[in-house]
Order: sequence, then C-alpha cells, then structure tokens
Amino acid sequence: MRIALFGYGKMGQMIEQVALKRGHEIVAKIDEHTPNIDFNSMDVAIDFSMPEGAYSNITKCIENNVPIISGTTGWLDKYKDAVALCESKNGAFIYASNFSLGVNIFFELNNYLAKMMHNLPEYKVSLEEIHHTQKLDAPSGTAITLAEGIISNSEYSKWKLDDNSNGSLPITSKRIGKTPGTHTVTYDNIVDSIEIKHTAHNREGFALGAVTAAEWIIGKAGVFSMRDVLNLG
Ligand SMILES: NC(=O)C1=CN([C@@H]2O[C@H](COP(=O)(O)OP(=O)(O)OC[C@H]3O[C@@H](n4cnc5c(N)ncnc54)[C@H](OP(=O)(O)O)[C@@H]3O)[C@@H](O)[C@H]2O)C=CC1
Ligand SMILES: O=C(O)C1=N[C@H](C(=O)O)C[C@H](O)C1
Repeated sequence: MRIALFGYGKMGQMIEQVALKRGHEIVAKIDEHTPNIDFNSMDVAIDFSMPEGAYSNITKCIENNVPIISGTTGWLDKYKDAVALCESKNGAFIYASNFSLGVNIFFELNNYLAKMMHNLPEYKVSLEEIHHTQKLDAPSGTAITLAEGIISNSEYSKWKLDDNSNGSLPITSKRIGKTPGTHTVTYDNIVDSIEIKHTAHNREGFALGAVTAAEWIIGKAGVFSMRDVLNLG
C-alpha cells in the first residue's frame, strides 16, 4: 500500500516504522509547508499533525478521492463538516481519538461500567489523563471520548476541565515528562472506590492501530470508526 503521512513528528515517525515492517511504502511526508501534493501517488493518507492543520489535510484528501485516517486531536469542532464533506463526495474517512487496541477495549469497558453505575449516585465519577509535556491540547481526545461514553450512559450532560462544580463531569489533565498517555476513570464513594486505568507504554499501539485502519479502509466508502475496524460490535 502506498501511504502518505500528513505530519512526520513523533507519531508520523512511529507509523513509518510500523508501516514499513508490514510491507507498505511511504510515498510522501507532508507538513504545513509542503507546496504541491501529488494525490495520485498515494493509496491512503494518515494524518497525525496539529489541531490547526488537521481539518484542511482531511478535506484535501477527501476532495482528491484519497481515503484518510486521522488521529489528530483538538480539531473536533469541525468533525461534522468533515463527515458531511465525506458523505457528499462518497469518500472514506476514519477519525479516532485513540487508535490503540487496548484503549478501544477500554472505551467499551468504560461504557459498560457507566451503565452499571447509572443508578448509584453515591459514587462520584471523575477522569484523569496524563501526557508528555509537548502535548498541545487538553483534555486529551481520549479523555473526551471517555467522558462522552460516561455522559451517554449517565445523568451528566457535560464535562469540564479542572472543575469539580456540581453537574459536570470533572476531567483533570496532567503533563509529566515523556508520558505516552495514561487515562483513569474513578468512581469514588465514602466506603470504597472503583478505578479503571489504561497505560500506554509507548506509541507503537497507536501507530499499529492507525496502519491497521489504513489497510482496512481501502476499497470502502463512508465514515467509519475504530469500532468498525476492530469489529467491536
Ligand atoms: N489518535 C491517536 O491514537 C493518537 C493521536 N495523537 C495526536 O496526534 C497528533 C500528533 O501527535 P505527535 O506526533 O505526538 O505530535 P508532533 O508534534 O510530534 O508531530 C506533529 C507534526 O505535524 C507537523 N505539522 C504541523 N502542522 C501540520 C500540517 N498542517 N500538516 C501536516 N503536518 C503538520 C509538525 O511539523 P512542525 O513541527 O514543523 O510544525 C510535526 O512534525 C496530536 O494531535 C496528538 O494528540 C497522538 C498519539 C496517538
Ligand atoms: O498527544 C498524544 O501523545 C496523544 N494524544 C491522543 C489523545 O489526545 O488522546 C492519544 C494518546 O493518548 C496520545
């Protein structure tokens, strides 16, 4: 498969390693200064860039009939526009806040736990995410997906960053050293606590998930998620 990388930072480089090991070819490494992009040279594009560039990268790929996998976080105010464009052009697009298999299982576990806790108001739920100090956005995209999972299975209607006031689901973001990504969901009661946690040990799981999604999307049209790729039901 001929893969173009939009963004060749920490994730772009890890994806290159994983893609080459799986027998793919990297035909372009594109950043915000790349002048002319040859969309005919690629079978699929993978975008791990920056919040301000992601939407434009995604729309360019859709306009040029290139399937696009995006893992960039922090641009989701435009997600619905990207979906509408993809549908109108009969394109192929996957966004995931986290491409790792482990986190996608963790998302399912989080939804299941939220359903079980629904009628137990004595437990207060909170979220914590820890990432490396270079991360630009907070809370992490993964924490937002976890919060949305809890909200759709509980009485909460919104999440808030670093705010414990009643009525909103609190998310705490910490930036520590080179932490690849740690997410914890806690249900706290006076008598006990329930905690579920996912710890990424490195970036390989994210990269493998993104390359797997790129392999999966070839020949398909539509807007998909990692639930579709991993067949999680
Ligand atoms: N969904 C998932 O599973 C994961 C998502 N992420 C997300 O992926 C994104 C990238 O993370 P990471 O690789 O760690 O970040 P880096 O900062 O290491 O890399 C980002 C790269 O994108 C380049 N870039 C900036 N603007 C554009 C643009 N418009 N088009 C193409 N490239 C551009 C930057 O170049 P320059 O430095 O020259 O500006 C840089 O090389 C983040 O949003 C992060 O949250 C990260 C890990 C997993
Ligand atoms: O910026 C990162 O590094 C990561 N970003 C994603 C997010 O915002 O959730 C996924 C992963 O946690 C690493």
